Amino acid sequence: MRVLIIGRGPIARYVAARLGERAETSVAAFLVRPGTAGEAASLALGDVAPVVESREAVDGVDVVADCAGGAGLVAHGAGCLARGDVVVTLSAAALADPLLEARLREAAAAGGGRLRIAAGAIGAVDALAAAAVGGLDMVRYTGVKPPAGWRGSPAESVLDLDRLAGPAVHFEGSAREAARRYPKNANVAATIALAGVGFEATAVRLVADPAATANTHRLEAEGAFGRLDACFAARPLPDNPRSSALAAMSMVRALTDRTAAIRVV
Ligand SMILES: NC(=O)C1=CN([C@@H]2O[C@H](COP(=O)(O)OP(=O)(O)OC[C@H]3O[C@@H](n4cnc5c(N)ncnc54)[C@H](OP(=O)(O)O)[C@@H]3O)[C@@H](O)[C@H]2O)C=CC1
Ligand SMILES: O=C([O-])CC(=O)C(=O)O
Repeated sequence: MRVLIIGRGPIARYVAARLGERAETSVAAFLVRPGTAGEAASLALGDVAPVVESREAVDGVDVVADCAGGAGLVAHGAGCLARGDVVVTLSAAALADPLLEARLREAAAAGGGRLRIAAGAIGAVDALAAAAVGGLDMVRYTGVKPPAGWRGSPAESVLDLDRLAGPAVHFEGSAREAARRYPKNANVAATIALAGVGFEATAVRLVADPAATANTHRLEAEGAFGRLDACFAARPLPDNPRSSALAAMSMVRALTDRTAAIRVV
């Protein structure tokens, strides 16, 4: 299976390394932003895969792995879907934009491509999606990070992050509003929304906690199936404290699952 990887950041590098360890998978190329190919190529020391600036530059791609954040999906998602590619993405938050979602749906309908959202930094979304079949009454996501994890976000205008005495909520609202206001921290909330009851009905609470030692993602749901309460204490990727290692691992799993004879869905 030849994988075209969009991006050349920490998650892309992790995914490429794991794919390179398996005989049945390889990286077809890294797709980077126009004008950054030279720099990206120098970062790719030791890689056997070329660095390209357009999808058209690579033949024989079995699946596209979008590891570039929302900008990568905006730039390449519709084009790949329109030519029939299967695209696996971690950029769920980008789908909170109804215009982008419509563009991706139209491209998939026209070209036969398919967009698949990897579970990312959270799990139990398979159970949530199954529970949605029977009907869900409540879905709530609570994201807790140490104060440093919220720097550069709207939390800074709500809280004094340097002087917190205890856990403090700085956002409560829908997953759509969370994605709009916290685009760099809303992929998990958006993934839950897409698996369960959608962007408007998914309740999101974001918390800064000076005692927190990890980023914690909690998913709660109630419905005809019963009750779900799952909590993930995420360890970051060594070369990007903002991204959970599980997100990169889940991309590898989503890709390698495609060729498995037997797999858990
Ligand atoms: N679903 C989930 O649970 C999670 C999702 N994520 C998502 O994964 C993304 C990647 O994370 P990570 O690797 O750690 O870090 P970065 O966000 O730092 O890496 C992004 C990479 O994508 C590249 N890039 C940006 N825009 C484009 C574009 N238009 N075309 C091609 N490449 C592009 C950047 O290159 P350059 O800037 O040099 O051009 C960089 O190499 C995050 O942005 C986030 O959206 C992360 C964690 C959890
Ligand atoms: O990796 C994480 O901790 C989660 C994350 O960035 C996001 O939800 O966008």
